[in-house]
Amino acid sequence: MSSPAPIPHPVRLVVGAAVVDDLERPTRLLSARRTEPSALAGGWELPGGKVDDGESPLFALHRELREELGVTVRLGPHVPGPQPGSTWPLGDRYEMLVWLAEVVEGTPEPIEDHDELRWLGLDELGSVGWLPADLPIVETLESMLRDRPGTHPGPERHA
Ligand SMILES: Nc1nc2c([nH]c(=O)n2[C@H]2C[C@H](O)[C@@H](COP(=O)(O)OP(=O)(O)OP(=O)(O)O)O2)c(=O)[nH]1
Repeated sequence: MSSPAPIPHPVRLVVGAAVVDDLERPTRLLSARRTEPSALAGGWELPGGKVDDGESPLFALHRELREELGVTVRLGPHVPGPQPGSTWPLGDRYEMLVWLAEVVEGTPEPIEDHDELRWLGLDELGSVGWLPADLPIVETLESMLRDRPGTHPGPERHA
C-alpha cells in the first residue's frame, strides 16, 4: 500500500533588501547575522521578513527595514529570481522577492532579529556564512552589482 500524499502547505512570501551603499555606483552590500530561530542563528542574510496578511510586498519591505535596521530606503530594481513571479526559493515553506535598495535616512543598526551587520565589498561577498538559500541570490547580486552602469570604469580611468 502506498503512503498517503503529504498535505501541501501554502508557500509564504518573504521580502528582502539587497542594501547597497549607492544604487548607481554600488561598492558594498549590507549583510545581517540572524539571531533566531536556533536552526538559522548565526547565518547571514538580506534584511527583510514575511509579508503580513493584507500587506503589499513593498509596504512589508519598508516596514521590516524600519523595524530591523531603523532605516528608510529608496528601492532600485528587482533582483530577479528563477521562480514564477521572479521569486527566490527559501526551502519549501517560503519564497522571497528581493530588491536593490539604498539608505536615505538613518544608519543601519541591528535593532531586531540580528546581532551584527557587515558592509561587504564586492570582492568580499563570500566572506560570511550566508544562509544556504541566499547563496544563489548573492551570486546573482555579485554580477548584477558589478554590471551596474555606474560601476564601469569611466573614460578618465583609461586616460
Ligand atoms: N529575511 C530573510 N529571511 C530569509 C533569508 N534567507 C532565508 O532563508 N530566509 C528565511 C528565514 C525565515 O525562515 C524566513 C523569513 O522569516 P523572518 O524571520 O525573516 O520573518 P519576520 O522578520 O517577519 O519574522 P517573524 O516576525 O515571523 O518572527 O525566510 C533572507 O535573506 N532574508
